[in-house]
Amino acid sequence: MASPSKFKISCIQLAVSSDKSLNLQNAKNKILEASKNGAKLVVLPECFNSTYGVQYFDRFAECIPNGESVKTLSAAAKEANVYLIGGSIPEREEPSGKLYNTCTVYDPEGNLIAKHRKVHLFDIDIPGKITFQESATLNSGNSLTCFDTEYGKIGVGICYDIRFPEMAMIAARRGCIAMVYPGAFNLTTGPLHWELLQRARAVDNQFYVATCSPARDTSASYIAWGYSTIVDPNGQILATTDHKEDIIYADIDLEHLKTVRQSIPIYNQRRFDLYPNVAENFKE
Ligand SMILES: O=C(O)CCC(=O)C(=O)O
Repeated sequence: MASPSKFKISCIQLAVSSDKSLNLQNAKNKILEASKNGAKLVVLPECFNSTYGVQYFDRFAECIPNGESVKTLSAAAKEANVYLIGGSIPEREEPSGKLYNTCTVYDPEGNLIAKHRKVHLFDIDIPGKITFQESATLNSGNSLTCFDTEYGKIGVGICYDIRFPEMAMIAARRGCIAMVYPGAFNLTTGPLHWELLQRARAVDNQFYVATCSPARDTSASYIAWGYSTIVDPNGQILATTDHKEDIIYADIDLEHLKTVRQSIPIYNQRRFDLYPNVAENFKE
């Protein structure tokens, strides 16, 4: 059977609390709701199962695949019959005990088909606004991630990873039709860069970009921006929301992607002879 040329993606902007069981149950209900509304690929937010913050990662961390979050997500993907990009959870690696910010991905049979450990840790210091140092407790992943579906390849990054265009570009050159980022920007960098980065990655690579944030909780120590968004290969916003709990939907249309790439053919016009290896070019 020919691959379908269009399918629905959905991002669940989940209200996340400090009660893990409640978060998992809420996520499962919303995954089933998105599926009933036609979604074939469902995305959860960064740190969807627990409170986000360096002081919380250890307390909430689980092993993969032997933790309760993986069990719940696998069952939810199967029951909903969807591909599921399971946001991220704090992961404890055994026996090293090292912690990671990790996204797990499931196929519609509930098989765990990919795992992305956040590659670029969120270490920033904007004086008077926000200081955050994920590397105080987390380790960074060492590989780039994409997975196959019958619709096409999908790339995955987590939040701060979106600031690194090289990662998205490699995904595009590997044939990805979309890059998906569970993420939780904040009240400083959200209004500054959240939408801009998504549209930039989409236009750079002429593919779809989707982001999925937790809903905003003003009583949390880290307040998420919200505004989960889906962008098309022209950089146009197909779906977005505000800061409250919500589910957004859009079609990923492979004919549209082809048309955009044919109309402005930068994909085939790159001068790799001039920039074969960007890092090498910095060496004098
Ligand atoms: O890049 C930013 O401004 C925010 C990143 C972030 O919140 C994260 O990586 O968790």
